[in-house]
Amino acid sequence: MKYWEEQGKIKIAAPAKINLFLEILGKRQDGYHEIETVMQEISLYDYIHMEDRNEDIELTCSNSTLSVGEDNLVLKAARLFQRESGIFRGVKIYLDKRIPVGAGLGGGSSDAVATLFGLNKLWRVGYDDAKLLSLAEKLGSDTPFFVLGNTAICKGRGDVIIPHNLQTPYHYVVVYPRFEVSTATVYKNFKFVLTKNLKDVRVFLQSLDSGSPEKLGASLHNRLEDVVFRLYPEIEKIKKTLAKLGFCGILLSGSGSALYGLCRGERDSKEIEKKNKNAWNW
Ligand SMILES: C[C@](O)(CO)[C@H](O)COP(=O)(O)OP(=O)(O)OC[C@H]1O[C@@H](n2ccc(N)nc2=O)[C@H](O)[C@@H]1O
Ligand SMILES: Nc1ncnc2c1ncn2[C@@H]1O[C@H](COP(=O)(O)OP(=O)(O)OP(=O)(O)O)[C@@H](O)[C@H]1O
Repeated sequence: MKYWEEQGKIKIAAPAKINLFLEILGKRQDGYHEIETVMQEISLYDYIHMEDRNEDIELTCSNSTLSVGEDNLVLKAARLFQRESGIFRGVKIYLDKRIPVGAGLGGGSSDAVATLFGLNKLWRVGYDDAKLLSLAEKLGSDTPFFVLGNTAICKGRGDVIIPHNLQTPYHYVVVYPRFEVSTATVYKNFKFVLTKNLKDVRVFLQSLDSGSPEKLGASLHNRLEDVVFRLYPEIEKIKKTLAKLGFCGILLSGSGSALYGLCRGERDSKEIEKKNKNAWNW
């Protein structure tokens, strides 16, 4: 993670992710779904400002609709880090929230990992990535991905991370419909059918590695799209409108609500964004 440090203070950039591929392989005994997904870190960030102090942990946030109580993943992560390290110092945390909430962009998970990362530096604990991964696992299914970020194939409930070296960067425009989708509700409504033609992540990776946005666009896949479109027809309508803008591919990220369009290049992405920014309320 990118960070900036000065005397007793640290600022961490917590990136969002999108899912380029998501297949569901079955339902597990523990209630979670066995998945195979390819996650990509994107250049959209929350910023976490921390200041070391003696008193307790204090959290404030730029987004007044987000709880700053014990249910905030930043606080959960900070308490976990205190317990694990045995360092019960305080810290003043300000969360500059820029990643849309409940969008399938992993904002909360990324904030949680950024908090572990920040306290590890601030309190000079020296945990390595493997240790941070074991802590991240306790905070969610998407959280382990953010310890290493970049591009990765994630298996299990999403917590088994295989880093993937991506040679060519791609450019995306992310669209947020201005409402949240609950991940738990989406998985609860998903009906696993064994006979379904499961997509193979290895075939997908060939398209990803081709460097061709057209090839990648044709291979983007998210098994949760159908159920999310059924629950929120508005999101499918947005996808249909986006289909007229010349993207190489459009997909729902994770459990939604955000969609993203894959562009031919950076200039294309900037143009599409500029032309359409004020066209809709999303
Ligand atoms: C949709 C994705 O964002 C794709 O990256 C993730 O699979 C979701 O990861 P997450 O938000 O970190 O999920 P968690 O906070 O661990 O779980 C939220 C809810 O989703 C369900 N859940 C989550 C992950 C998974 N592989 N199977 C599930 O069924 C769990 O039952 C839980 O009730
Ligand atoms: N720091 C945080 N940022 C965002 N949401 C948080 C945070 N802490 C707790 N939450 C709770 O988590 C819920 C999901 O938020 P988040 O933005 O992480 O969803 P998401 O991007 O769909 O997650 P994922 O893709 O990991 O399923 C929110 O409804 C919110 O109440």
